[in-house]
Amino acid sequence: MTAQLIDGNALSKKLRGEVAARAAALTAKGLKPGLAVVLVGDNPASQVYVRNKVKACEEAGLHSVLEKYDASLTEAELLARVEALNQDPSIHGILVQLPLPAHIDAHKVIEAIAPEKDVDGFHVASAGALMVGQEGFKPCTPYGCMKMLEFIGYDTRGKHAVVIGRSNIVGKPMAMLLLQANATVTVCHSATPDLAHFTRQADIVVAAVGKRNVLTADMVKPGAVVLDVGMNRTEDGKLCGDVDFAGVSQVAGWITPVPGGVGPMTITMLLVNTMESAERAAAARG
Ligand SMILES: Nc1nc(=O)c2c([nH]1)NC[C@@H]1CN(c3ccc(C(=O)N[C@@H](CCC(=O)O)C(=O)O)cc3)C=[N+]21
Repeated sequence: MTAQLIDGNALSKKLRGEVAARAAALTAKGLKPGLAVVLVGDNPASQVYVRNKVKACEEAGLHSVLEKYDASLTEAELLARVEALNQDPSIHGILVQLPLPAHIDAHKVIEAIAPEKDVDGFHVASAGALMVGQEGFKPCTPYGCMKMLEFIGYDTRGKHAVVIGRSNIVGKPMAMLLLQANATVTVCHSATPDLAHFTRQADIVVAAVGKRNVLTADMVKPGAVVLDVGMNRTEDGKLCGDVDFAGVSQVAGWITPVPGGVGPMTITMLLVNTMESAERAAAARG
């Protein structure tokens, strides 16, 4: 292994400590930051993630509410719950866990969240703000990736970043954040004919596909920074990313592990966004 590890747990610990201090200060002023997590159905992975989010809130001194609903919940009922949370002054962040059951239009639900409480950064208003450089919530996973680059003191200006994946929640916002940070950005995806042609030129590679071994050692420029957003399971149930970690860590300069890399940072940035939202609410209250 030649690459240095970017430890998402260690960075999370530091950043969550900062959130805890801000939360304590705001709570002392009579406003406790609050996050509502809404889970519909019994997707086992979602159950674990949602529990981790609630636990992280508690540890940082944030108020959290977990609303769990049966998979039979109707779209109208869910929209009514979102509206109630929009109106609830004790709630500063609303997260509706994805995926939602097929009979519910996820877009419609996300657009129902008040943009000032959209701590996931999934609302079109948040996406639009990011696109034009206005204030808004950044999606937690790409935001966490940027924090990891900052943590290792990496200057993105003029660097070539290759993002693999073009989802609305990772690939596209990741490209926007890197662009904002003055990188030259290439977005590759399933219709890119020769992925390695692009990744071999990259100073930074972000793998966000959701498939194992998308990035192997022969595809990486020596010394590159590799951020692995993938969350996949092996046949024996082990968690692994999109990157062939054993191989790529022989070539890269920096690499994030899975688990213990981008995953915990996603939760950390959710806390940061919720904290930010509560501070804005406090400022507006005067
Ligand atoms: N509205 C919404 N917002 C989300 O942010 C959201 C979502 N829906 N749906 C599902 C995905 C997935 N996601 C993860 C967050 C943290 C870890 C995480 O902490 N992973 C640990 C390991 C956890 C384990 O062992 O399973 C790690 O990488 O070290 C994983 C996955 C957020 N998501």
